[in-house]
Amino acid sequence: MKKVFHLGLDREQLSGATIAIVPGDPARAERIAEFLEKPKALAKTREYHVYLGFLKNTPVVVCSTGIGGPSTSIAVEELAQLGIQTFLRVGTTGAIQPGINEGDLLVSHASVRLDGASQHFAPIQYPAVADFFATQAMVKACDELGATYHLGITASSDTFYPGQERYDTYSGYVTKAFQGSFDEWQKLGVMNYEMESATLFTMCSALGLKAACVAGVLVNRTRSEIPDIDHQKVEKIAVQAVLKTAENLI
Ligand SMILES: O=P(O)(O)O[C@H]1O[C@H](CO)[C@@H](O)[C@H]1O
Ligand SMILES: O=c1cc[nH]c(=O)[nH]1
Repeated sequence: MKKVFHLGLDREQLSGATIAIVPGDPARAERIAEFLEKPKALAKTREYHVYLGFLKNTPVVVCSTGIGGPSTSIAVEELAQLGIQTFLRVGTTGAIQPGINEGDLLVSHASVRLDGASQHFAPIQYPAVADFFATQAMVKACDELGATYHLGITASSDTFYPGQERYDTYSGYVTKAFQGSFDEWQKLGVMNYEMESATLFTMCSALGLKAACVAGVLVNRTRSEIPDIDHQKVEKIAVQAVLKTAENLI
């Protein structure tokens, strides 16, 4: 088989893996791979750092997606061509409900489609929903870890600033379409903002693939805009949860 366009890999190099762990951050991909048995770097191209390792003797891929829907969609399309059927995103996030604390885990069962890429896979009326069974395995993993977690809806935005109604200190401006959106999502019970799950959920369900998403809370925006917590500590809990999820699915 020919190599896929961006990842530059062929099917044989994935050793029959059907599960991929997909963080946004390439450096996180490397840290996740260190928890696998016999980890091996397969590719480092643009934002895509790809590793292969084993969990319970089963091959598992780790591939960073970069930030946002467009780059995520390329990673998912190409990994699917290489045989991956289940995508487990592990990210970081900003909470918007006062009852959620820094360091908590958020499992998204659905996402508000504030992205553009998902509309290239299904019209906007189509829901961005996670796979039920993969999400169940993720919830079980959080329980097994004894982690504090919340299950709910995530707002998934193409942009970190206007789409998440962040008034940056440079322009201080958020376009009218997003003014008041933070309050509205909060009133509608949305847990948090991140930037990939809407694309991931929509395209996976449209293409007959499975996806789930867990994120560690870096900041609660009802109290602060700037994280005041050890990022690595938050990441570690989320990574443990996604690794356990993969084990639960094997
Ligand atoms: O930590 P990752 O997985 O990159 O996730 C979150 O962090 C980035 C923004 O800082 C966005 O990608 C967002 O979804
Ligand atoms: O507020 C946040 C924090 C992390 N990632 C996001 O996309 N938003």
